Amino acid sequence: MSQPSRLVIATRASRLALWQAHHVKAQLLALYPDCQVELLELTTKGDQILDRTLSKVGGKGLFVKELEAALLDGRADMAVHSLKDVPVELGPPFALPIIMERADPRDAFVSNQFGSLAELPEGAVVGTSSLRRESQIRAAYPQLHVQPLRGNLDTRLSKLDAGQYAGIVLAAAGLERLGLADRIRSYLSTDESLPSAGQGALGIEIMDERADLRAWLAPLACARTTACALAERAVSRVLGGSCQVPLAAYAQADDNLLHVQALVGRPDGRLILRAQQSGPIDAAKSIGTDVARQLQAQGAQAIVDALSAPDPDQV
Ligand SMILES: NCc1[nH]cc(CCC(=O)O)c1CC(=O)O
Repeated sequence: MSQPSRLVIATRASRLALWQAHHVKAQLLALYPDCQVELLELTTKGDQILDRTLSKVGGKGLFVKELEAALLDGRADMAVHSLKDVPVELGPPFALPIIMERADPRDAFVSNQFGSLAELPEGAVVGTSSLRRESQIRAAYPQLHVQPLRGNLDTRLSKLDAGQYAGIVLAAAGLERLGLADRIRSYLSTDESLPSAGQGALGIEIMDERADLRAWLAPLACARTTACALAERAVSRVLGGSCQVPLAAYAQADDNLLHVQALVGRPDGRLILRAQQSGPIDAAKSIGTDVARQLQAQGAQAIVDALSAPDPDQV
């Protein structure tokens, strides 16, 4: 196999995205020490919109489009993404051939006064940026006030420190990557807050036609995480919808057995539909599809469709 001489990684310019791109760069350099690996930093629409909740601005792949433009015109060979931010519709001319080993998929609780959601007094304000977390927190802790929290990880922590929230909930993996794990007071179990599809994993996007890159990048893939991601993303694909929908999908692989759990909730947390199924790991996609169908049989599609209807407020 030929060796790459130069590879360009397109990345968002946020601290988390840069960490992730550097992580891939380090792995590529370990494999191909003579290769020149460069980062191309881009600002995406998702990074520019900080004053409204992400779900309101809507549109899938807010963080992905500018990176894809760089792949299309050849400025970059690959784009590194947090898998959970990558739309399930991704397809030709693009491809997502590499899913890397997953970090901690759980959500984490951060607070300066309290150790966990359960310790919060009645009426305390909890900040979170996702309807998935909001729905599950409201269902388990109806006495708390859940409020939107936007911005990159550093911004969210500074809003907590400014006293606007008693506690906030965000992805453990992001905090760990930024060296902020010491701010985590407790982890939400996956039963308490089922993670979103792909949470904690990184995906590498390329142009579908780049067979050379597929071969070079293959050693970076994690087979187990890839199976989990296939199942989780199948759930999202069947149910459709946007990031305005409280939808969670989480798979665990145990030897050759895959266990898939998913839920669809109402944002107010008054209704949460759940489904789960296990099966052989090589049937990942069909297990995910079955779990989504079970949710549909309980009426989940009506919730998804109602929340995904065009919002006249949307820009
Ligand atoms: N949507 C933003 C985003 N995308 C990826 C992560 C964290 C890392 C990961 O889950 O892979 C985060 C932050 C968060 O949700 O708190």
